[in-house]
Amino acid sequence: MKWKNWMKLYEEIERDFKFRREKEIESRNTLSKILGDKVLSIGDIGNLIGEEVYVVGFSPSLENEIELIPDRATIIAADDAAVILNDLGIKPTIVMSDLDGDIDSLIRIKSSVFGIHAHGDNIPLLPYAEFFPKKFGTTQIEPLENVYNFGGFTDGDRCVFLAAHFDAKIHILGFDFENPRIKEGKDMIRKRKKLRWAKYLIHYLEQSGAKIIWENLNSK
Ligand SMILES: Nc1ncnc2c1ncn2[C@@H]1O[C@H](COP(=O)(O)OP(=O)(O)OP(=O)(O)O)[C@@H](O)[C@H]1O
Ligand SMILES: Nc1nc2c(c(=O)[nH]1)N=C(CO)CN2
Ligand SMILES: [Mg+2]
Repeated sequence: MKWKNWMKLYEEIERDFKFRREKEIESRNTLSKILGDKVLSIGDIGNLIGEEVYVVGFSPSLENEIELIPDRATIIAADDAAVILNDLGIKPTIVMSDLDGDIDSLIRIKSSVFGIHAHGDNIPLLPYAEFFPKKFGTTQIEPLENVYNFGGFTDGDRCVFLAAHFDAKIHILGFDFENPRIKEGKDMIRKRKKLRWAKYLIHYLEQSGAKIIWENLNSK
């Protein structure tokens, strides 16, 4: 999605969560300085994605759905879903992360490209970006030369927006909008609210013509 179209959706999210635009700008600019010119180009990312991808979210039932991923699939994983895959010997092609997960385990996944997201509430985590050898930046506001905006809000729906930007056919698994899997220190009510947005955004993309295949129909 073009970032100007995304901004209409983002302004609703921003109002809903009372995010402050100044913090978003500070975060995006901080990430941009950390990344410098050590980022993949948008063309490189498109080549990695190709025509068909498997987007993998971090639902509680993820472990039971992994068998749905064929061998040699191109995989875009949402944050700690990548750790679960990697522990099983499955290498994600791209990982979308706001760096709020199991950083030590993520850093060990050397073969993946990391799409590192800057937002108003993860500024102290952004220096970890240095530890990922293959990466690019993302923002939810106006993009910069090295910090892109393909649309999307949570790590999971940002994976889907990324693939849809390149018009790929998108298989979705490891998503469950009703049963949050929450990491230590996170607030359940806020997580549920984020998952409601993730559901809305993915359905919005689907209704706009994105080629989406729900591998676990219960999750839809
Ligand atoms: N049931 C689920 N529980 C948790 N995440 C899910 C679920 N189903 C799908 N997902 C996707 O997996 C992603 C996992 O990423 P992560 O746990 O880092 O969350 P996040 O986007 O950083 O939000 P938060 O600030 O709540 O941690 C989520 O962004 C979400 O889109
Ligand atoms: N400002 C702000 N932006 C976000 C936040 C958050 O907690 N705060 N969480 C997200 C989930 O990946 C995505 N974007
Ligand atoms: Mg995250």
